[in-house]
Parts: sequence; C-alpha cells; structure tokens
Amino acid sequence: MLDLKNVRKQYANFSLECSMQVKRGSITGLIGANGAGKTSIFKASLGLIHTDSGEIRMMGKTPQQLTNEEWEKIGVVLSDATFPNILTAEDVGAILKKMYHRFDKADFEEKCRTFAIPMNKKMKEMSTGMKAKLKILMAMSHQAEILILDEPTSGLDVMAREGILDALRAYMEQEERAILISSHISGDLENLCDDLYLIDQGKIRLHEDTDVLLDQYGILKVTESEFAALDKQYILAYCKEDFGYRCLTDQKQYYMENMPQIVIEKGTIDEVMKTMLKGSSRKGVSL
Ligand SMILES: Nc1ncnc2c1ncn2[C@@H]1O[C@H](COP(=O)(O)OP(=O)(O)OP(=O)(O)O)[C@@H](O)[C@H]1O
Repeated sequence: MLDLKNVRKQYANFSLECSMQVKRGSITGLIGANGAGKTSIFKASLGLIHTDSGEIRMMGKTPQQLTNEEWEKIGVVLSDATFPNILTAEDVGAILKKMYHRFDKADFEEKCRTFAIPMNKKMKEMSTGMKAKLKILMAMSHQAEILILDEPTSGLDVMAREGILDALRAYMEQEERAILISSHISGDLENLCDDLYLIDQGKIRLHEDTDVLLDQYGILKVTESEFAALDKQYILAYCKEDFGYRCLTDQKQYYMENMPQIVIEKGTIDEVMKTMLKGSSRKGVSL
C-alpha cells in the first residue's frame, strides 16, 4: 500500500535514511523521540517534501502520479495542517462534502456527537482535544483506503484516546485498508499496531511484528560479572546501568532456558526503545 525504499532527505543538521512498508490489512506504527524524523517520513510519503533519493510508492504510484480520485483514498492527519480556525465542524463537513465524493455526512455528524465535538463552535474556540478528535474524524470521513496519521492522539485524554483507538480498529474491519500511525505514547501503538518501526536520528533501528516484540523480546538485567560471562549471540543492544548492564534480546526463551538465574523482563515497547536508544548513546555501546 505504501512503500519507501532507501528514501534519503538531507537537512542542514539532520539526515533521514529510511525504508519501510505499510501493508494492506495492517496497522503499522512508527515510534521515535521528538525530532527522530517521523513527520519527515509522513511528508515524504505524501510528496509534501522533496527527497534527495530513493523510491516512494503510494498504492503503486509516486505521490506525483496520483490522480485526484486516488488522493481521495488517502486520509491524513498532520500536526501542522488543518482548516482555518474560524470554521466550525459543520463548515468543515460542508467543505469535505464538496472535496470528497465518498464523504459520509451522516456518519461524520454521528461521530462528532459520539466524540463530543460541538458542531457550531469555531475551531479557535475548541479545546486542543476537540481539535485533535475533529482532525481524525476528517481523515476517516471519506472512506479512505489508507490513513496516514502523524501523532493523532497527541493532546487527548485517556478516555478520548481509547475512543479514537476503538474507532481506528473499527475502520480496519473493512478489508484492504491500512493505517500508518505515529505516536510517542507507546501504549497506544502496542495495543493497536500489527507491526512497529522504531526510528532514531533519521534511521530505522528496528522493525518487528508487535506480537513477536511482546512475546520474544526481553530485557536482561545482569551484573558486571554476569555480563562478562553472558552468551551475547542473541543480544541486540546493551547499555550500562548502575546495577550492571541492561541487554535487549529478541530470543528471551533462549536465555530463560540456558541462564535461568538471570533476571529477564518483558520487552515492552518502552523498554525496547530505551535500551536501543541508550545502547547507541555515550553511556552504552551498540553491539
Ligand atoms: N524544513 C526543515 N529544514 C531543516 N530541518 C528540518 C526541516 N524539517 C524538519 N527538519 C529537521 O528534521 C528533523 C526531524 O524532524 P521531524 O519533524 O521529522 O521529527 P519528528 O520525529 O516528527 O519530531 P516530533 O516528534 O518532535 O514532531 C529535526 O531535526 C528537524 O529540525
């Protein structure tokens, strides 16, 4: 559905180098710290920024080759793009109806009610959460085949976030759809996505099925002497801690069977990220 191959973009102090895939029928998550390059990937995928090299294919075409009809099949949330803030949700609905053949007004209004978005309040008078929800509903309002959602849950409280995640799951009930979503709230992605990409300083550091990540990845917490004796063949990254070393493995079972004395914690996304990112920093060393 969306394919990025060796895409490169050089800014003065930042270099993006990325390959990734979003498949039909799946939700792909992109996770990374502030400034890691998430928005740049979203903008490149939509042809909104020029890239220096590499291939980008959205539904088999470059962004420039997409027809208006094909653009209608893409629903987008970008943090710095929205309608003028003097418009109300009702005005937005009227505009979307003109823009998209497949805009479903009744469904849009129903969802606005469900998510407590007032129809007649100007966007500039709405809360941050209301505006965030409205942007997601806009992206979902025209039966798009792929949703490109850059930090859509940012600014939402727990209940609103859960509601939106449920709406995204319901959106995926129709086959052949796909979602690319970024978030810095790893719990959101852990519970929603089929596969995850971890990006750091413009590079994809890890790509894994979420189930595999949660089942097979683990964090080994070892003392200095345990670390010295550790069989490191399945250690992906490690970093120094006060107690010794924190090591990331994608073969938790191997260490549980062969070194039962070692403390092994579940590989939550936060733990995996922390170890991968620290492992490349001054404090630790990547293998
Ligand atoms: N137009 C630009 N000119 C120069 N540098 C840019 C430009 N746009 C982005 N950058 C740089 O590219 C890097 C990645 O930015 P990007 O917005 O893609 O990160 P991000 O992961 O989305 O961050 P955040 O989570 O804070 O939104 C940053 O260092 C940013 O300063």
